[in-house]
Amino acid sequence: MSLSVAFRHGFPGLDLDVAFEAPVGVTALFGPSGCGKSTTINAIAGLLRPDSGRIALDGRVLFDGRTNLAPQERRIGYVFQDARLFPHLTVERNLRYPARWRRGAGRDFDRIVEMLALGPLLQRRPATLSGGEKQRTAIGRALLSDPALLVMDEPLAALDDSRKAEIMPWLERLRDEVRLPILYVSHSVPEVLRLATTLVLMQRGRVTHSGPLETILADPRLAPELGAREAGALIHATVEGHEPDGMLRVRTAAGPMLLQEVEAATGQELRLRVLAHEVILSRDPPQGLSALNVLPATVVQVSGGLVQLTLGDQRMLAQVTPRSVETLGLTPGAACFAIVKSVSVLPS
Ligand SMILES: Nc1ncnc2c1ncn2[C@@H]1O[C@H](COP(=O)(O)OP(=O)(O)OP(=O)(O)O)[C@@H](O)[C@H]1O
Repeated sequence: MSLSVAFRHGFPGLDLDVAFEAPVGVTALFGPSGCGKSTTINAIAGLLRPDSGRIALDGRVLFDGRTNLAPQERRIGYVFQDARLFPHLTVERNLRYPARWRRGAGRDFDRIVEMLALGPLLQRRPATLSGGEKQRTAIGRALLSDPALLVMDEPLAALDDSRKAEIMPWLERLRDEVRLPILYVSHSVPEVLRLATTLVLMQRGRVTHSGPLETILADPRLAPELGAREAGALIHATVEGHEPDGMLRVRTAAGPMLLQEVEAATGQELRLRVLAHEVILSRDPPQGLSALNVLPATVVQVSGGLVQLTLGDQRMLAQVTPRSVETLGLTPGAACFAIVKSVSVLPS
């Protein structure tokens, strides 16, 4: 199952030339205001007819110049910033609404109600729901339209921080349990880091890069697009056990690591963030350091003050001054040690 997008469209002042693949999982469309995210969503939805190109969902052509399916024929479920529920209908009737006009819709009612914990809300009307509950209902209604693709256009933008925190676990559950491509438009780096499996970076009407989140995060050339403070690796870890002093011992592709003040059970999977400005490099094995995690690494490339390293199968970034690059001889292929000052664990 995947969405395949390639189209061109000219607006006065901006030529769009957009191409990417969105596999099963959350594909985040990320880029500055005016780069073409909404236009891309509209072209996929059938609200804008591109000048040329091909858009296909699971090999089914939605648009290719000859074919141009109407929006309601595309099997796309939407969740917008504002939940857009029918105010006069209960949550249950909102959820059952797609089944009125689409065959096959509504058949997973019980499963989806359970997945999003909507049971206690079924007889309530939208005006009595919190922002997070409205969005959960909107997600449920989108899933009950029997979609082949889910499009979420800034679904958290209208919520305050505590409501965002409340709905995040549901979005993660959606990502992990629903075998659909989910296109997710967001301006928020933390949201993208927590949810996305694939990242599509856009600038001025073009896709500059797209691919798995981990690969893009560890690419020093792309750091400016995400914001320099956010540059750094995402590392998958498995908890191996607890040290006598309470530290957590984890296994990663970069080697074993120790984590402080993290509560997790043996065998649990964790996602770790190691920011580039939390990594120091040394050419010799460091001694007498307070840092817990010292990992042997090899330099892959240096770009814009960031050194990309490879540690086994894991890529990592270190922020280093040009002077240090020079004095340490951090050229591609150089062996070194990455001293990780701190690691944060992404919630899951
Ligand atoms: N119907 C239109 N006619 C002319 N120009 C348009 C039209 N729709 C969009 N544009 C222009 O195309 C560009 C891309 O707009 P778009 O709304 O897709 O960007 P965006 O990335 O979604 O921005 P934002 O993050 O602010 O929502 C903008 O410069 C916009 O003014």
